[in-house]
Amino acid sequence: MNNAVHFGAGNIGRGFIGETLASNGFSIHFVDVNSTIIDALDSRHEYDIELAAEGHKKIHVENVDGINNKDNPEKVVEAIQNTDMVTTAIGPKILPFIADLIAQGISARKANNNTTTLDVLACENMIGGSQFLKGEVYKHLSDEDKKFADEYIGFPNAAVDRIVPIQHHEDPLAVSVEPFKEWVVDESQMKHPEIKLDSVVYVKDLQPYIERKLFSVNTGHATVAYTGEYLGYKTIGDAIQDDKVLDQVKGALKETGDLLIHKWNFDPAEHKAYQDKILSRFQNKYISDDILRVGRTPIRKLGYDERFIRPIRELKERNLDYSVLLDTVGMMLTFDEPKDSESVDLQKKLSEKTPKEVVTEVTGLKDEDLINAIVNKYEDKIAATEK
Ligand SMILES: NC(=O)C1=CN([C@@H]2O[C@H](COP(=O)(O)OP(=O)(O)OC[C@H]3O[C@@H](n4cnc5c(N)ncnc54)[C@H](O)[C@@H]3O)[C@@H](O)[C@H]2O)C=CC1
Ligand SMILES: O=P(O)(O)OC[C@H]1O[C@](O)(CO)[C@@H](O)[C@@H]1O
Repeated sequence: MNNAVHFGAGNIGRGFIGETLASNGFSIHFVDVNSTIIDALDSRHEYDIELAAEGHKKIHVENVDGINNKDNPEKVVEAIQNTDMVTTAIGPKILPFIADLIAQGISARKANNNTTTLDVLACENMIGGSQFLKGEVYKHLSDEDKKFADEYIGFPNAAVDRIVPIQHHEDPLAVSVEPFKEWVVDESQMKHPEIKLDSVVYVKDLQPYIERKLFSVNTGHATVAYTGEYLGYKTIGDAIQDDKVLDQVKGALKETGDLLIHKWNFDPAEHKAYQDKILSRFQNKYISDDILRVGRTPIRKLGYDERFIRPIRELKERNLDYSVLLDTVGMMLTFDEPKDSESVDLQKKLSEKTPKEVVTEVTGLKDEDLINAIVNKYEDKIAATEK
């Protein structure tokens, strides 16, 4: 039986990565700092996933255990020393904090002459996630260990798509997920291509897939969240029933669709079907998803290469329309959720500095016209709420 070490036993970790690894015959060491989840995994060695659809089909996952990396970092290193695959679903901002442990695991493989090749896959909503993690891991490796890693350890980028909302069950391991799932891996960056997972798609170039996913599912979902919050809704399900929200998300998807078709030659009819499927996923009546979750970490999502600013930049370069995306960014800047520390930070910045300073800082943009256009949108949105 193959084994995987998976960092992040949260929603996507248990609800997607765990399911896929287990159905491919892997045993899984889940690594997390949440002691409730880790203790439950380590005592029960199994959990159930429920599909959020008619029939509520159950999927049973077994051969799992849990390691708390805060309490037992040495166990994580030992697990990596002997594992066949490492995966993460922990959040882009957390990757730097687990890099040291992965580095120690790689050093231990070298010290033990374990020259079996290994792939480390970051399954996060970000472009180039595994390669970013590689950069963080390499900060902790000696020159000798870097040479070893260059030869034996791969960091193939990946895109994962399944909506897994925040869970509210008595059982801390239970997880309800939408039926749709898509996991795509960049085959050209793998060091151990002999291990291929059924139901995972391996491609020679991930870039079109990750951009299609991030600028459709994630831009779209975030548009529902920020428009919905601006109009006073609390859940994605309630927000998307409002035609103003539905029109906004359709408009945003039309713009990112134009970019994707122009840039990557996606077939327009197929892309329209892909978008329609996404809209129906947002409307899944069996899922209750909080706007707070989907809109979380707005500063990260306002980033230069993230789901709004990158398509806006690239549409502008191509003289294509980006007005709905720009309008959404205006609402995004008003996102005020006391439970989200980045939202609090964003609102604090906006109260202490000029909007132009904040927009320049958080988006990383240098294009003055674009910065001014975003500031104008934000000021329009604020003025409209004050009327
Ligand atoms: N939930 C979803 O629908 C999807 C999420 N993703 C991505 O998956 C990643 C995880 O998202 P979710 O599962 O929703 O979040 P989550 O919050 O449910 O899970 C993250 C887990 O990481 C753990 N964690 C945090 N800091 C840690 C540390 N230093 N060491 C070990 N564990 C740590 C948390 O305790 C938590 O269990 C994110 O990058 C997200 O963008 C991607 C596709 C879908
Ligand atoms: O905020 P993050 O970490 O990008 O993750 C939330 C996103 O994950 C998803 O649930 C699936 O990609 C999206 O629907 C949502 O936009």
